[in-house]
Amino acid sequence: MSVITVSPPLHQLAPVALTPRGAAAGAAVVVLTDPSKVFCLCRVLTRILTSVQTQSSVGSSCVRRSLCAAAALVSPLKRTAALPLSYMEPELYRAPAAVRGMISLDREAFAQTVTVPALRVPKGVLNKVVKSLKKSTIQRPGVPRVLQDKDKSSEAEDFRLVLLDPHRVSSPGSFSEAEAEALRSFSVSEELQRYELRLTYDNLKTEEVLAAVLPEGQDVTSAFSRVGHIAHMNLRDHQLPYRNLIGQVIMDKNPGVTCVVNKTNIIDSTYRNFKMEVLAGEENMVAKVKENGVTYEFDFSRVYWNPRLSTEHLRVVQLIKRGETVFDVFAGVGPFAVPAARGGANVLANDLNPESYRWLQHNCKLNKVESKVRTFNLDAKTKVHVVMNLPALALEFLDAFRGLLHQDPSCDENLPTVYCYGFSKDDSPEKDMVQRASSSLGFSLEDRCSVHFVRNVAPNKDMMCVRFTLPKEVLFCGGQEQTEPSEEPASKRQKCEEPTD
Ligand SMILES: C[S@@+](CC[C@H](N)C(=O)[O-])C[C@H]1O[C@@H](n2cnc3c(N)ncnc32)[C@H](O)[C@@H]1O
Repeated sequence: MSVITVSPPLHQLAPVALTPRGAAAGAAVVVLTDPSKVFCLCRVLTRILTSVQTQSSVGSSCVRRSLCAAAALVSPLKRTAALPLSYMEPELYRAPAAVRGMISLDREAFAQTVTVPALRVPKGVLNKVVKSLKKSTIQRPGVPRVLQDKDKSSEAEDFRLVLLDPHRVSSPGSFSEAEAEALRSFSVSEELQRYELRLTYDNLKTEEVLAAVLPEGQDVTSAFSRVGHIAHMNLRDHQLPYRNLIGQVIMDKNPGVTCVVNKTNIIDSTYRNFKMEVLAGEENMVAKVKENGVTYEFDFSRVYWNPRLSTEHLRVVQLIKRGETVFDVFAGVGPFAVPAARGGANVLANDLNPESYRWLQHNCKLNKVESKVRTFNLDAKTKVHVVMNLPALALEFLDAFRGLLHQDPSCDENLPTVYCYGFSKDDSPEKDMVQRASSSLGFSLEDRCSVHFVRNVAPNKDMMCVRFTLPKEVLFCGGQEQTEPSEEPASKRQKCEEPTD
């Protein structure tokens, strides 16, 4: 029977190790009588080491030493360990400490030499070995997995070094059964070599560079939205002193990004565009993007564009059939209007922002749909004026208005379909949307609409779309089924009016 005795029990090691006074961890003693369990145990210890390193740097070195010692006791039992456990140091890829606090990017300062494990593999079986070990070979941006042996002997010519991931392989015992079996079948020695690897700025990932530079323990989120050649960030206050460096790193690590911008204030509440600051790269804000196969161009600093809405644009456009008519009253630069027209719809597209209007027209031309889209630069909530300058006959035309807004059409066939978007912070956003739309229309949409979740824009804040056929009672002013005017508490109304991307 297999017996594993661990003192303290393994599941208690991590919490103990995380106490600031790491000494509390004491020694980890591992007594093992079944060699087949060694491999699992090594894995567990590696994970604990990583967790110790990630979650607490205070007092963890003593804990780490204890655990290393425990793992070192374990690993030789299976196969001969050629490398000390220090290869499992999770901080192996950490940039040199001197870069902490750097404001202006000095790429040279990130260079360092680290020792990684490697296997000497005969050239003849190289490809097969690399394939069999793909989970254990080194995975670093810009670092080759296979290298020439630095040894100048004539025999060395017949071998190559396969670099291994030091976080996975610390001794021959770290190989899985399948990997070990593959090595045996190709007659490759499991003995590990030490390889001195020169790591530079180019071999580090964005988060690794930023974690090394920004004050320890602070969030280094490097998320951005991509709009053509522009990377659009939303930096936190603590990141602002490093903003130019962050911009430069984002540009270096993301091919095709030639400009990095940061939102500098809250979104403009009418035109929904942001003021932004260029952090790195060119000042060119005119972006060219492709969304669902359609190309758009626009000045990103002066119009609204959100790459996260591509699925929603596609969803709605797919509901519109050839020959149907679309009124896109808040059209922006055309992500509903242009593809709808390309699909054969007749489109009337409007936007209040003169810049959006200009790019909307540009995009219609760019996509050769200018004859299918009539564009307007109006306030969507405009009052309608009908001018009838035909003095000889105009008065006789007035009968056209009779019953226009009172006639009750016999069928609902030609009533418009409305897609109305809203933000909701309610526990039941679907219900909230129906209530607010009903209240605004003065007509209950209960059981007469569908509500679609578009995306989560902030914790506890969803973007929703309510879709309904405009009731004839509303359109034709019958008003039989009026709802009470909204008496929602002011706080609830306000919640949904906050500007959000
Ligand atoms: C959230 S954006 C949506 C743009 C586009 N439909 C899209 O999906 O990307 C809303 C648009 O409404 C426009 N807008 C704001 N108030 C308006 C109004 N009163 N009349 C017409 N357009 C308006 C803004 O300029 C902006 O382009």
